Amino acid sequence: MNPNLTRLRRSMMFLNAQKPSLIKDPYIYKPDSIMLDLEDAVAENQKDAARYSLYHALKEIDYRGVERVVRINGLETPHWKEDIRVCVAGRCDSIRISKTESAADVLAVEAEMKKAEEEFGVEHGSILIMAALESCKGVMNAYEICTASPLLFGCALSGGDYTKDLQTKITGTGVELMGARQSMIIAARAAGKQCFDTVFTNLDDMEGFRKEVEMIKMMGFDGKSIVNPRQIAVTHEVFTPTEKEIIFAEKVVKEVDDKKAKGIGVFTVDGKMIDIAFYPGAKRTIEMAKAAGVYEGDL
Ligand SMILES: CC(=O)SCCNC(=O)CCNC(=O)[C@H](O)C(C)(C)COP(=O)(O)OP(=O)(O)OC[C@H]1O[C@@H](n2cnc3c(N)ncnc32)[C@H](O)[C@@H]1OP(=O)(O)O
Ligand SMILES: O=C([O-])CC(=O)C(=O)O
Ligand SMILES: [Mg+2]
Repeated sequence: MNPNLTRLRRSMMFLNAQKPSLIKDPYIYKPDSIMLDLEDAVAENQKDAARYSLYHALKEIDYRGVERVVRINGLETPHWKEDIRVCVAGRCDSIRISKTESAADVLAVEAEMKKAEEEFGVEHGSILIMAALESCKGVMNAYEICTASPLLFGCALSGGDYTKDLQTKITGTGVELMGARQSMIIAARAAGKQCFDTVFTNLDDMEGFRKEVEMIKMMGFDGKSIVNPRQIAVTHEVFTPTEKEIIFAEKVVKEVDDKKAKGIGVFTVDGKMIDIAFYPGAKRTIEMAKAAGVYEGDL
């Protein structure tokens, strides 16, 4: 299994694949993933230039462990097949399909990846896929999209295009995105996949940004698409377990193991009732803390 399928992706930062000032060293900000964009950040008459710049960035820059996702143009455009060839030739880590509407879209991308992998001698399975859902149809088909391919690690809501399709707009209240967020996280979890929230474009409203990140964390999301380095610290703070949470999770894991051996099913930890149902959540907190580099215990 490709270990990247389940890697930590709290922050996934977009940047224009054509802009040298952005692609040369984004790893200094330490996002979990960068998303080199060939789609909407690149003007229609600059697609070739962006692919050329992307290829050289992938080949020559050491991104120091930051995941290199490339957002390709949608399947309704003339660009996506050539985008995939460049992604594979440059050996990116993952491909983000924009405007995904169905399982067939994912399978079409995978088939095109296979062709390019044969052409460039790249092992099938080494490059993963994620799907951006940007329309009502895409959101309605979230489960079939999430289960379309074993190479697909998750889906992401793309709120700008989605709200256009819904015939509303981003209001800042979250009301217009509520249904999509809820149905996507349920679909992704039912499929055993990760789920990511859409960008927050008002760079000066850090309080609003924090509130949104806190809300999507509570809903169960794994992370958020972001557009600027100043959004990274808050995202990581919210998505990294606190010391208090880690200590409690450790106690739960150890106590459940200990009590199970003694034949005890229900007991208390720090005044809270605990039984086996709390075990997976506590384990997940420890795994998240390990992946985020903040775990110092012995589990
Ligand atoms: C709806 C959608 O489709 S979203 C996806 C497509 N959109 C994008 O890709 C946009 C990504 N973001 C950006 O291009 C920029 O952040 C902008 C245009 C929004 C704002 O740019 P700026 O006003 O220059 O931002 P800011 O002043 O905060 O930049 C500070 C530093 O961070 C760098 N930076 C800003 N955004 C990014 C980014 N996304 N990735 C890497 N570095 C970045 C700047 O180059 C600058 O570096 P410097 O200090 O060495 O000069
Ligand atoms: O994926 C995102 O969040 C950005 C995007 O394309 C959209 O909002 O339409
Ligand atoms: Mg979009």
